[in-house]
Amino acid sequence: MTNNQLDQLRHQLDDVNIRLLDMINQRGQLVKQIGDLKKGQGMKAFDPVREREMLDHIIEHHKGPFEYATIEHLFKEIFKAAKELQEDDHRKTLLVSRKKKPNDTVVDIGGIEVGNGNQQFVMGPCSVESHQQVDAVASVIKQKGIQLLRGGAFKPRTSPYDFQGLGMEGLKILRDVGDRHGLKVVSEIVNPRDIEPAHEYLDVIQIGARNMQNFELLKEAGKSNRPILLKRGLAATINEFMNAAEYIISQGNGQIILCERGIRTYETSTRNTLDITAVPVLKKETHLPVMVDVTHSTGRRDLLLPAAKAALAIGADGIMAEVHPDPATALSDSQQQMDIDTFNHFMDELQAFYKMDAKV
Ligand SMILES: O=C(O)C(=O)C[C@]1(C(=O)O)C=C[C@@H](O)C=C1
Repeated sequence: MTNNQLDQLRHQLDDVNIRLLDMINQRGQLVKQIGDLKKGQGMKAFDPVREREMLDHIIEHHKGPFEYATIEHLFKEIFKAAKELQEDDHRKTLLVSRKKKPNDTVVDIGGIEVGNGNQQFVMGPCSVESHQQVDAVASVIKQKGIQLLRGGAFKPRTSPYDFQGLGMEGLKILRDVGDRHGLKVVSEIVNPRDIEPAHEYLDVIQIGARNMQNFELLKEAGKSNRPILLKRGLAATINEFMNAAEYIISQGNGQIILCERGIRTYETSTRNTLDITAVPVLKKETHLPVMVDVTHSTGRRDLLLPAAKAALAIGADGIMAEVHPDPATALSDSQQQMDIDTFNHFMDELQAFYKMDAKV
């Protein structure tokens, strides 16, 4: 074969490549239209029966020189790309997605920013038990430069016989103590009708793991002008988590902090399994700040520090952990809360580890 012949054949191949490219993109356009129609009808992108029918149809027309298995493999790749195109289009439409808003959302809690590159800490007792108890914790966290105080007043407990929290009275205590120490306060609301009254007491409304798919609560939170701290559900996928946040943002409230708090797996050595890579995945897929709750994910005091270090190292915007003046007598989660000494050690280690300049 002369060089001239080679050039000619390569030239023909270039033409075929461009025609193939056109055809693949034409196919892509059709697939997008089909995807929109299917989405409108609530149908899934993946349709294995349709794929089988297409492969059968293709084999009828196949003349070689490729082996049929090769052709089948190539078409399966094309179908896979088509599904990704359909799903990608769907993800693009989510308001929480980074595709929709490429720059980071910084959540503003009365002048305290979450997601601006400085790590924030949300610390406090599992449950608000008394004014004195919350006050004892608030003064030590304040000394460490922490600005956000947490405490549960409405407690969704596994057993109905366990302490259910002080309700609105608990929120009042939290507000009062927060004001005394100049701390912003975060607490969970479990009932949609409590969101509005909670505005009087809370700087951040938390939606807990068990309520991540309580859609009426999410919609109500979306109408609030308070930032929302949304925890990942016990067995929620990242996609479900993102869609829960979408319920909030779609009602107009984009001030959302996502919180990874461990998921349920077969592993029993920790209370839940901390899905540490959820942090970079969520930060890649969404524009929202991401925190890690080291208390509920590990359920073990001895693991709080390494889990927090891992969270900061992997890019979390903040850490949530529980502190109680006397964990042994705590009305909830006594096994996992830090006492004051442990908390002081925890913060010293973390600040040294990350050389953070926590603001006082
Ligand atoms: O025909 C459909 O329902 C499509 O969504 C198109 C298509 C394709 O690429 O041909 C894409 C994904 C499905 O798994 C099956 C087929």
